[in-house]
Amino acid sequence: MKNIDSKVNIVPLIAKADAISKNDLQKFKCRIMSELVSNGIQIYQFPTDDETSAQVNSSMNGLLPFAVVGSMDEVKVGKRMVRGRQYPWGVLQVENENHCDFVKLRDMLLCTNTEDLKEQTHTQHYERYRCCKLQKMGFPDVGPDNQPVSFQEIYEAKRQEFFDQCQREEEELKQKFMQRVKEKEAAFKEAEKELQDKFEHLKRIQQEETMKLEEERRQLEEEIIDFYKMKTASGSLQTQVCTNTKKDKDRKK
Ligand SMILES: Nc1nc2c(ncn2[C@@H]2O[C@H](COP(=O)(O)OP(=O)(O)OP(=O)(O)O)[C@@H](O)[C@H]2O)c(=O)[nH]1
Repeated sequence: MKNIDSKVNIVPLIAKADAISKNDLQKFKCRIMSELVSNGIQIYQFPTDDETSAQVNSSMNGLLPFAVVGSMDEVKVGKRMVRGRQYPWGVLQVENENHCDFVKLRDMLLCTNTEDLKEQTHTQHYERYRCCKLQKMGFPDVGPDNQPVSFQEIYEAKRQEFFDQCQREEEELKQKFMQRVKEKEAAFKEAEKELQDKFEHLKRIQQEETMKLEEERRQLEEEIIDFYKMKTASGSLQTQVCTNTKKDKDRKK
């Protein structure tokens, strides 16, 4: 109840009022009202500021909470069919004001105070909800000096603030983006330089290897030429030796 008393009009009721004796009912009503007061629960009070309904409403306020009896059945009383509850000891008539407060409740809600209930809902509950919502959104009804403030002015100020914030965030994002681009560019340049150095290094090694191989080839070619020279010399020496040997043999003969 505490959670809803600022949102709706609360009209307290005692249901199944036929299950309690008249004396106990009065005590029960008093206990409920004192508990509502001690718990700080705001219930709907029938208005007493309108002359036409002041008297009836103030007496109805004294009857709260209304004790009602409900029934889905129609029971015969005399020649009439009435809504009520049939007991072995008699009939409880829902719409009999001596039996329960149902008629009073119905009249209070649907006839006498319908407009006031609507007005209370609008001026108290809806207004509280509206103020609360607007305050949460940053639109107070009054300024720090307790003077009413223009909704339009606050709206414009908020709009401008929001626009400025968007601009700031956009600028921050741009800066961040530029920074990231610069960082990436530097990283790419660094990687490119590393690759270039590696390439140069490999190229140097390859040139050195080529030069080494060239040297070895040149040496081999020289060796081959020397070899052929030696071979030719040894061939002519051998021929010389053979000729001399034959001459010696011929002389001996
Ligand atoms: N003695 C007595 N019994 C009642 C009264 N009103 C309802 N009952 C009985 O209580 C039971 C529940 O009644 P419902 O009308 O279904 O009550 P409800 O509050 O709609 O209950 P839910 O549908 O469970 O929310 C039924 O057996 C009714 O006959 C009453 O005023 N006096």
